[in-house]
Amino acid sequence: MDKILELLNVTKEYKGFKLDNISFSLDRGYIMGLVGTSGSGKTTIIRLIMNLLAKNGGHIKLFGLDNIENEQIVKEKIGFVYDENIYPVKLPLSHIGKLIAPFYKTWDQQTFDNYLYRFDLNPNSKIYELSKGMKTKFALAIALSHKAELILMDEPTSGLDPIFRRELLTILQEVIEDGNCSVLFSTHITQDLDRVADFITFIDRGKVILSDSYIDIIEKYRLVKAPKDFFDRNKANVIGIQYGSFGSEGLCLNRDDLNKHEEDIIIAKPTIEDIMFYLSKNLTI
Ligand SMILES: Nc1ncnc2c1ncn2[C@@H]1O[C@H](COP(=O)(O)OP(=O)(O)OP(=O)(O)O)[C@@H](O)[C@H]1O
Repeated sequence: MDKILELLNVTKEYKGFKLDNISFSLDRGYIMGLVGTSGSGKTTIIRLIMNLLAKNGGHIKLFGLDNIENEQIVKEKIGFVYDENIYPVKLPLSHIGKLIAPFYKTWDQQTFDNYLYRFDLNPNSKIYELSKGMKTKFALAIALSHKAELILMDEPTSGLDPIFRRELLTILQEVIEDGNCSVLFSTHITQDLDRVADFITFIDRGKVILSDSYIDIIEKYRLVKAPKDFFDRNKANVIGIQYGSFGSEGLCLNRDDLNKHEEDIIIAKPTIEDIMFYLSKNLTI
């Protein structure tokens, strides 16, 4: 497999917070969602990848190259969508495109114009006239117009309405269609992951809890609704339980013996949100 991104034992320390030995990788042609509770370290990871922060240890490779030694080469191939606007607010969008073009050898003006049209962005509009969703689309149009091989986005869907969100996710799926580009985006919105993520990396309090394919993660667990004594008898398979007035629900490992269950038990595929909830609850205990 052609690795577009590799983090190996990456460490970053702040007073009161440590990003601890982070390792994961992303192959060419896939979408990875970086997910975790607030303050778990997602933005810090993205900033380390972009060398906007100095790490305390470990290695980061982009397209097989060290991200610091080859900073200029690798950044040419990255479309970075910031979590806030970085463009001059009073210039028309077409003008901003012209200012950015010389920074990229691979800039394609036709592609940029096409994306503005496709995203319903008027080339004469100014940034201050755009909604949050439109600003995100504009940042994405820039990222996609220099033939980026990795699109890196920090919470691109936060604050967007469901229609815009869905549209953005569809665009991301199209971006990876030809198999040449990958996408890494951080999010709190786990439904977005259910919709588009091929791989998921789940961070909790500075540690990688899971980094695997979406399908393998979903298939590893089952959500079980059952009387309390079921969980008592199946302790070895139970990741976490929640007791409610209507009975108990728990996340269990999807093992063969789980399916040889008694009546009164409902077994279903969990969502990513279910898995995150029970795994992080388990870590707190
Ligand atoms: N410049 C800084 N100095 C000190 N601590 C920092 C700094 N930047 C981030 N932190 C701390 O590092 C931790 C991780 O922050 P980070 O922004 O990476 O989390 P996050 O997962 O992106 O959170 P959110 O989902 O809320 O955006 C937090 O405890 C934060 O307070």
